[in-house]
Amino acid sequence: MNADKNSQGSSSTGRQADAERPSGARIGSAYATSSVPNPVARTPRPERTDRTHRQRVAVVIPAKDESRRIAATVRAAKAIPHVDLVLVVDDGSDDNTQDVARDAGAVVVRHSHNRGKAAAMETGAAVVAMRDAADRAPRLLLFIDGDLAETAVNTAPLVAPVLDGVADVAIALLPPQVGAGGRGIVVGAARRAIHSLTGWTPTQPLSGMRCLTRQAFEAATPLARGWGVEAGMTIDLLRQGYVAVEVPCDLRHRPSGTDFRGQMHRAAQYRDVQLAVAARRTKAVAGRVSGKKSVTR
Ligand SMILES: O=c1ccn([C@@H]2O[C@H](COP(=O)(O)OP(=O)(O)O[C@H]3O[C@H](CO)[C@@H](O)[C@H](O)[C@H]3O)[C@@H](O)[C@H]2O)c(=O)[nH]1
Ligand SMILES: O=C(O)[C@H](O)COP(=O)(O)O
Repeated sequence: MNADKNSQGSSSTGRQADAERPSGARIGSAYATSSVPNPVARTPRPERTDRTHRQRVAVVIPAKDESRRIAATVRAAKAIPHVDLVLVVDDGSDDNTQDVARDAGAVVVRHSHNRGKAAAMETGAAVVAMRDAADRAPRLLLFIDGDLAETAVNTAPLVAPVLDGVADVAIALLPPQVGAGGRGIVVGAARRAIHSLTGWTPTQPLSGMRCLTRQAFEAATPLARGWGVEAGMTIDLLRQGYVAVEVPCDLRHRPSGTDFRGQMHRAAQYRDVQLAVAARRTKAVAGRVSGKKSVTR
């Protein structure tokens, strides 16, 4: 994620972002949800089945080679209100991410080889489900990156809109990041694709800091692979009538620069977003065709 991506609306306040969206509803007076109207939702917003006042939150941290920052991230995540489980999914790291995370107080599971961020998220959600109590509402899932360090605690504002039922998924809007080298190409492509398939224009379509209900998470599975996960999830949820909201969070992470490594990373992001979108376009077309057939029958 980079300053350019972040600045496209998110250096703006939530209120400015809201003003850019004709179809946005407001939460209080601050920021926009995807809900009103949702032009392509095939069903009304699914009813929440899990709300209780005492609902807990699991933080899930997909992490590949994050040994330098993961301890601070874990400790900060543990300080978020309502959180009673911090789970690190070590996605086949070559460094000692798993040991550092465990020492910092996380529950840690590990992929024996690298499987990509989306797979780490699925593993994390499965492990949380195993630890959810049968007699309590399933935990909300708060996905955050491993490189947020101390600022991870500032994902706390993502919980309230979901806990309160205002949205099914709350997505962090980051401030501009020092050292970021993106040119908005992947971000712009993802934003336009999400808009064309859902009618909603997210400010930061690649933002992976997201809190969502178990019900919404299940509705978004199987997740799009790798770096396509955020765009795929947003499209899948909105098309099913779930409601998203972007919430400003004061986060700092390790942005991709302009070096070769940064450009290769962007190429992989672009590829994965395009694959996720293409699959969803195909599904949307197939849905329209089968819908027409059933009307003419
Ligand atoms: O194979 C991998 C690679 C990365 N990660 C972890 O995934 C997170 C995000 O990776 P990062 O290298 O920080 O990528 P960025 O490009 O900085 O990430 C931005 O863009 C991604 C989408 O392309 C989103 O998933 C992120 O949330 C968003 O911060 C970090 O915790 C990584 O350790 C894995 O779990 N497996
Ligand atoms: O650095 C970033 O923000 C991402 O890698 C996306 O790149 P982009 O800004 O070129 O879309």
